[in-house]
Amino acid sequence: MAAARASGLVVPRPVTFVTGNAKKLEEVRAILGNSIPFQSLKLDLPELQGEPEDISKEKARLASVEVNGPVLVEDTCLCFNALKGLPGPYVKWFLQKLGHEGLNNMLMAYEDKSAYALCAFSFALGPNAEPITFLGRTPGKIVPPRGPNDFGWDPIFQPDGYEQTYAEMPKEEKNKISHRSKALDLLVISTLTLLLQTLKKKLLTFSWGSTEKGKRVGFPFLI
Ligand SMILES: O=P(O)(O)OP(=O)(O)OP(=O)(O)OC[C@H]1O[C@@H](n2cnc3c(O)ncnc32)[C@H](O)[C@@H]1O
Ligand SMILES: [Mg+2]
Repeated sequence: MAAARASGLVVPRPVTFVTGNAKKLEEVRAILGNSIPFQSLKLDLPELQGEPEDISKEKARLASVEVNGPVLVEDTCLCFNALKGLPGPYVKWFLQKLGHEGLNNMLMAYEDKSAYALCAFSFALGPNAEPITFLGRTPGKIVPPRGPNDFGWDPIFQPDGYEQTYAEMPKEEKNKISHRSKALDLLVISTLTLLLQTLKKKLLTFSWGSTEKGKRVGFPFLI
């Protein structure tokens, strides 16, 4: 990521994506390609309890203190509508203790099996900067496990409009529609916007700098 928030600052150091999850990192690399350069750091940070956005922001604050520089972190939730959004950010622990079958059993008493996958990326410029968050959400339903069991709850989540679970889909297909790719799309758009703003500011300065007898010259169409 090359630009930071409204200040129009250019990030002086590469952004570090802090995660303890190798599969997340693999997907983020596949989705971002070369669009935003970043390095990664394997660190399982303590996570606050609460709403997904707050958990993600707090994670970014902790990560930027650890790294002492610009960081990107991500928190993923699996939210059951019948349970008013739970297990949500706590899905990691539910999955570890109950497995795919247990997660299905939690919905046994309900007709409504609908759910959504939610991803919250937070970017912080440094230890003292307020993190900015980007949310991506994909609706679907909870089903008995189908497909390879190599990433979290992928085998039990079937996105709306698809006959396959996340686990059964080719990776490229999941990465086109996933909660993660939607959040990263917003992050890329926001970064590009900030880059353009920075560029515009520079052109404005150049334009003012090249005034002649009070007349502004330069690139008015870009200002
Ligand atoms: O270090 P961090 O980035 O926090 O990695 P983590 O594995 O602890 O991840 P979370 O705290 O976000 O917990 C989310 C849980 O959901 C799982 N998960 C995350 N993204 C997923 C995806 O796209 N498909 C299936 N499971 C996913 C992940 O393996 C965890 O069990
Ligand atoms: Mg975690």
